[in-house]
Amino acid sequence: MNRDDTTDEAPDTEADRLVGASADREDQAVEAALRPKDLDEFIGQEKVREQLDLVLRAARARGATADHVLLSGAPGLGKTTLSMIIAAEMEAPIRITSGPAIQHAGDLASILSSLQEGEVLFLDEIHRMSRPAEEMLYMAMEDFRVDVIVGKGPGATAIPLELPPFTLVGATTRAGLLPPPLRDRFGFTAHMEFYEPAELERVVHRSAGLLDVEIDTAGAAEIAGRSRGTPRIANRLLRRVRDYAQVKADGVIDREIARAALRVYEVDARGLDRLDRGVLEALLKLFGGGPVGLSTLAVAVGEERETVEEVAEPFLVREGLLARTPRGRVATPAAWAHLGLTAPERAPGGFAGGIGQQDLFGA
Ligand SMILES: Nc1ncnc2c1ncn2[C@@H]1O[C@H](COP(=O)(O)OP(=O)(O)OP(=O)(O)O)[C@@H](O)[C@H]1O
Ligand SMILES: [Mg+2]
Repeated sequence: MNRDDTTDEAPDTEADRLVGASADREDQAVEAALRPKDLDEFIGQEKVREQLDLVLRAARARGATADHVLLSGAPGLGKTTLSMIIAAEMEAPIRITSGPAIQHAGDLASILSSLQEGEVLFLDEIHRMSRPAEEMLYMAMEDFRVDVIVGKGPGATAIPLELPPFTLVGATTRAGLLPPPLRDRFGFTAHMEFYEPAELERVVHRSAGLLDVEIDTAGAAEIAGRSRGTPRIANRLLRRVRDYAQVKADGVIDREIARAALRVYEVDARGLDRLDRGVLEALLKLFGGGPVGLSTLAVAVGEERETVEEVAEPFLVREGLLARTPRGRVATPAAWAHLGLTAPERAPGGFAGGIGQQDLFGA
């Protein structure tokens, strides 16, 4: 693994997962075509939509540039999409850059000084910007002004530069990492939540329409239920199920086809993949449901500690299947139920005997 220690990306295996939330190459290639273009087309996130609609409408009515907006939420929930929608709703051009791309304050100064009046500046992964750039951004956001430093050492001078009013749209998967002075300079913060299955069902239907794929309600529901609350995953599973439907059937997706396809890809009825189930199975079958230490669990699964902790566990915890306790990892009753196993009579630390393996794929 080749990771520098400033990165907060998940380990490598996340990128290869069918149910991983980060964008892979194929996602990047097709996502532009699937992005909703305005607020009405944007599915779910009712609160965010309502609030953003007010912010943008009011700015338009005043003929003003919209306030700075911070979008926070897990990967694949629609932050980039919303930033483009903000620009479209304001009928403004959009400039796209990201925290890691701005390492020097000078990089930021040159972007800021070339903005047009009213332009939207989308700063993705804003929590990964360098400190000097961040400080320049404070002033730019507040006073639409930057000080460009010319020269070095005692002879350095600050040349003030006026900026046209612009709207900064920052996106972060880690709102907690933003320094409070930066957070405070946003007029509006949108917290994106995971989507409900019914909302993802609409996402699947919409995308199927755009991709010219025929799908029925039950087929869409089946995909939605396995998409981990994340539109990007829903769209990816839809593409894989489409492949299956084309090769093995007449191209039409119904419940049976969706189930059979996702069985091939080992994504079960709750959206767990092989890695997730491996972790749960080890915890239940080898350690009686825990508590067991992370390192021991990782060895039992044959994975790196980080992979178990950062790639598998977050979703298992979110789903209420696994708990992290001071004494170690513990399976919840829902985990036993999901794998169709019976929890042992509790002699603490005792080992479980599995009874009957349930069909997880529901086919
Ligand atoms: N509310 C939505 N309605 C319909 N489709 C959506 C919605 N939100 C996201 N999508 C789809 O999911 C895909 C991923 O969304 P997007 O790229 O905006 O996520 P993101 O939050 O920026 O992710 P990352 O954190 O990885 O940058 C988009 O291509 C879009 O098609
Ligand atoms: Mg994005």
